[in-house]
Amino acid sequence: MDSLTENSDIKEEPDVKRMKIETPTVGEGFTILKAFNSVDKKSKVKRVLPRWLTTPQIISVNLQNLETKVSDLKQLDKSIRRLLIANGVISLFPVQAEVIPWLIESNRQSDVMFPRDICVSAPTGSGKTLAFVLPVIQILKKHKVKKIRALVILPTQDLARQVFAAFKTYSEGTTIDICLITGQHSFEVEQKQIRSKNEAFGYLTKVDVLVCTAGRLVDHLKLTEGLDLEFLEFLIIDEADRVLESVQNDWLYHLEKHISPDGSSRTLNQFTLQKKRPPQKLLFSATLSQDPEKLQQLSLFQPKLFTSIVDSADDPTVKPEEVNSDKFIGKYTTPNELTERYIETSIDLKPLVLFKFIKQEELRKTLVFTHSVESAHRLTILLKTMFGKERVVQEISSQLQPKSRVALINEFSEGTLDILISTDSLARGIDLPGVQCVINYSAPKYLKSYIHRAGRTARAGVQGLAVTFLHTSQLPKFKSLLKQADKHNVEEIKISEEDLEPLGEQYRKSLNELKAVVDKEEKLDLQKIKSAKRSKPKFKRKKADRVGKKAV
Ligand SMILES: Nc1ncnc2c1ncn2[C@@H]1O[C@H](COP(=O)(O)OP(=O)(O)OP(=O)(O)O)[C@@H](O)[C@H]1O
Repeated sequence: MDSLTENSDIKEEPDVKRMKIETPTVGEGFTILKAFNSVDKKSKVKRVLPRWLTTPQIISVNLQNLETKVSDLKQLDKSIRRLLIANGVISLFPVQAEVIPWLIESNRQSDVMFPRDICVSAPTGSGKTLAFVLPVIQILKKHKVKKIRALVILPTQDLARQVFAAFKTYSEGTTIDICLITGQHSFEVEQKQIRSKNEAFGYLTKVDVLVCTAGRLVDHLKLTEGLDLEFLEFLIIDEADRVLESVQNDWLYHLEKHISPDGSSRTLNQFTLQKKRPPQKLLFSATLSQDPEKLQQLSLFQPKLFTSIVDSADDPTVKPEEVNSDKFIGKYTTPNELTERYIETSIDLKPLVLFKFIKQEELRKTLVFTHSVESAHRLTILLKTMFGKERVVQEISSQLQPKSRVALINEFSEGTLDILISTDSLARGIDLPGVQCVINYSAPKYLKSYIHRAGRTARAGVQGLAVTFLHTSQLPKFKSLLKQADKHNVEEIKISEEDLEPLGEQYRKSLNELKAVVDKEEKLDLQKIKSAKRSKPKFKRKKADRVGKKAV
């Protein structure tokens, strides 16, 4: 569970209650062995972490001086290198330079030993997607027979679509087929995309890579006859901490049951060694849980951790064993290019302060996060009224149809939309190019939400600004939140009441307009409820008739 103290289980002392214990009275000359006095002795209990967690492969967060040129990375096939360059990727980002060769090499040796599972924790926008897309494509290219060999699980439809697009781009010129199953199409359509039925051979798989959301995957695991995961080589979980938190349809249980009905992939022994190798698990996130208990549910095989560290001087000669694990266990890193600020404001003036801030900073591509759909809706109406034609403002939430969400995301990415007001549904993983500023209009409750929201800007080595709006009472909590990420110097941007004074009249008018719109919407909603109620008695009568007949 996310919480302000979400990492406390990793490094904090246990909650030893201060108990006052009477010293037993004994005759002189006797020493009491292990006399218990918890008031005096409160020893620190330091958790012993498994070695793989304390000796990670360290990933630099420096996206400015890139050392690995795509053209020099001989482990990658020429065709993929060509595609990268054609798509503007000239050098590899650090996470790619570390993970791609390692995965390719571990696969090369997979006949001799099962490849190790990996956990990758690197900042938002640091290029984690290509770190798994490219090696998976390269490794799967060799197969002639169509089988599902890679399963990629993501927390949302939008993210699944994005990863699907990356697989499509980099599988160009190969025979690899990729399928997206998120519930955006009907169940039958998705079933037909996954497999076909042949009179002579039964079900035949039509795809190599299945990109899906956890919930939709379970539906298919339960209902799609012929969905065959026997040949799975990769199980990739992107935004892994989020996916693992999701209990959606008990996805992990169903998946494990499907991959190995007898549970044999859980442990490695003589019996399992004779069997096909279990899929290699690749976990990615900017806020990956490094809590062994949480990761244990995945039964990782000899896992290896790739992680960035906080406060790193980015010294390439630094050895993993020399880095204090406090620098990465339970810590999340953010991009070097991210500038963070906060603005203190009263609740009443918050929308006006937002308006003023956007104007004074001449912000365009700006993403504003609110805590609820309703708040996003009202803020959108208000800003639309205040900005008029000066800025194009729109709202987005998980309540919209996928098509409308796609359209809004595209418009914002292309720059035809200036301000997009969103709930947390857009906080994770979504790659919106060139977001100038992220505004936490509602303060995020958890460090993870803060990191992911802020991470929609300052991506791929480009500068970005994240500003959090706070009421005075929220300030201490926000500062302690930032402390968890070793952020001690986030500065304030001051907007004084004098600055706001000239906008007062316009603000009052806009608030009145907002009230009129909201009243109108509420009336419409009420009418809808009333007409729904009016049509209800028909059903009731029918039911009553039935009951009556039954009684007779
Ligand atoms: N080597 C590279 N050179 C230039 N751009 C790159 C490179 N690798 C990735 N990118 C671009 O960087 C952006 C961020 O990449 P990506 O979405 O994979 O980040 P991420 O680490 O998965 O972020 P998040 O944690 O927010 O999901 C994308 O637009 C991607 O196309």
